[in-house]
Amino acid sequence: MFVKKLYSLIFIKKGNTVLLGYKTRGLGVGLWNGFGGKVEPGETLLEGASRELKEECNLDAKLNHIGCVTYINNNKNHADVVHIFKSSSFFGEIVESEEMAPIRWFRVDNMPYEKMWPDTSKWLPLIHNEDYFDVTFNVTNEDNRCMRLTLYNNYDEFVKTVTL
Ligand SMILES: Nc1nc2c([nH]c(=O)n2[C@H]2C[C@H](O)[C@@H](COP(=O)(O)OP(=O)(O)OP(=O)(O)O)O2)c(=O)[nH]1
Repeated sequence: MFVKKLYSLIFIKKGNTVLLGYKTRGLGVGLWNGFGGKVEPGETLLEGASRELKEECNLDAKLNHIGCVTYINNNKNHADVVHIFKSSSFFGEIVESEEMAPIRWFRVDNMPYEKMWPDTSKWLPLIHNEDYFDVTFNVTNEDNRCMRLTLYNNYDEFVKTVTL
């Protein structure tokens, strides 16, 4: 059986900067990333994303679901499916958390890609466009990671495909 694990990942934007946190524990420890985590049973993707954003940096935001990045591992019959949200409309005071500290604004042209998850540089720039994106990596062979990218200009088509 093929098992999918769902995650949210949120990027808050202000002008030409993006808010990132430094992960202090668990998956991706020691890397900069947006905020997010596992979608819990009974939660919608949006509810999970809003909860993680609040837990990890104390912000509330009007979130737009704009992308989906899937990491398929055929050897383990497993896929991590990471749903990407963005927002330029956020409220509250940024507060560091046990899981994300420090938290910093990074200029769009100076993102710390070498200290982020591998492959992030291939899709993160897409958050600045108006299209919706669906990216799949096959991570079965670490030395042969291939990528398939589909862009949508229609939200309904995008969301239907990525939530199948
Ligand atoms: N699993 C996985 N997550 C990834 C990848 N790339 C990437 O940016 N992420 C993101 C998705 C999530 O926002 C985050 C991992 O979630 P997490 O393990 O911290 O989830 P959580 O907060 O629910 O965890 P915890 O409280 O139980 O420790 O990293 C990847 O390749 N695999």
